[in-house]
Amino acid sequence: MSDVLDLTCELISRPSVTPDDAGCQALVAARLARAGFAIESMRFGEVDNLWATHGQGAPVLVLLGHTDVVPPGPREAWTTDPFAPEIRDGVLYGRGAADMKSGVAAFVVAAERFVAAHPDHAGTLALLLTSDEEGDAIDGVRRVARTFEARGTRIDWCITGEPSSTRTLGDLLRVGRRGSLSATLTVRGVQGHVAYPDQARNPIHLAAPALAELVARRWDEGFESFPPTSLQVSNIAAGTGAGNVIPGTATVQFNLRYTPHWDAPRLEAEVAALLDRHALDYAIAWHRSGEPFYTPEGPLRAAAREVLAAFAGAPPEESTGGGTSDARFIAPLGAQCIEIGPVNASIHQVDEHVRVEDLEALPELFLQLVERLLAPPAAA
Ligand SMILES: N[C@@H](CCC[C@H](NC(=O)CCC(=O)O)C(=O)O)C(=O)O
Ligand SMILES: [Zn+2]
Ligand SMILES: [Zn+2]
Repeated sequence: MSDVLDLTCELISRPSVTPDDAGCQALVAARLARAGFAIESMRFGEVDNLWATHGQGAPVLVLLGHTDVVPPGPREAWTTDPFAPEIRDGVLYGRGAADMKSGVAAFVVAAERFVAAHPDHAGTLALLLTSDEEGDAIDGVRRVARTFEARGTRIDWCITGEPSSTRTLGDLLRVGRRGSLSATLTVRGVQGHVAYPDQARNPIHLAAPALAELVARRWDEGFESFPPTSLQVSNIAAGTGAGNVIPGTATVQFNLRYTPHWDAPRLEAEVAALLDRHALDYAIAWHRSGEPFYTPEGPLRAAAREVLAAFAGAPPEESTGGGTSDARFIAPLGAQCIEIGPVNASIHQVDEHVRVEDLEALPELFLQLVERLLAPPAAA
């Protein structure tokens, strides 16, 4: 078994369902300490975060990842135990195989090889891992970034190892992410008998036209490579349990994915103005997941494009699509952020998997990128 395959299997066999790290970071920390990294464990609440650094000063290059995984769901839905990694026909199966224990293992192997080959490299190579990416994302990288800000820790470049490829390893380079803003809207009406609607106020009927306007709205036309801003309703709940009762309240959840044309306060104000126009009696609670971020052309993006093109045989698509990532907390520190990782087709699914061939290529891909940034030929 190769080093990266072995480490990925070790990580998968630790059932680190968010926010439980289940010993993954201790395993990584022990290896990196042996390789000469300085280790700092940052536990906030029930979340483990690991900050490991080698070298000093600028530029600071961070490899960012998470050790937590989403719950596997019913065991019987899986072909084999999600926490007992198994290889079948050249494919490694297990929860976290793609998202993102393979990325974490590849970071570790690449970092070990890099410092062994370039002990006096330029600047600082750092690994930042959290066990709170899949969950609330409060005591993970969000909190670590606040600590860095207070301490004056600078970050120049950040590579997130999230599964980003679509069909073949390296076919997509993430150069930013949309913002994410969630709302829980409670519309108040008056409960009553469905046969006497004049004595009630139906909150579902009151909310429906406002929701129709919200989802139909063209918020913008997109921005550079960002898809247009969109609003999706994810849940509508009302009802007393009886079919002949108009409920007193209706609760609606929705989420906005938005371009850099917007920020959370302006979106919140727009939504409130629309709800007010519909004269709704409502309460709304917002959750600001993260503002959009974007890395324009520069040394990091150029280096990544060249390395990926060599691996995939063609230049990667450069995209800001998909969900958000923990880089949303690192970008505001002034860092350039990109994301590279294995094929994401099975993430969060039953029988999550990664091709062993891709996994074994990943450390070399990260190593080449780190070498270009911290040990270019002239400085090597
Ligand atoms: N629950 C957290 C963070 C949610 C982050 C999540 N990210 C992904 O699903 C990544 C998928 C991809 O790579 O495209 C999301 O975007 O919802 C919170 O609410 O802060
Ligand atoms: Zn992930
Ligand atoms: Zn995920």
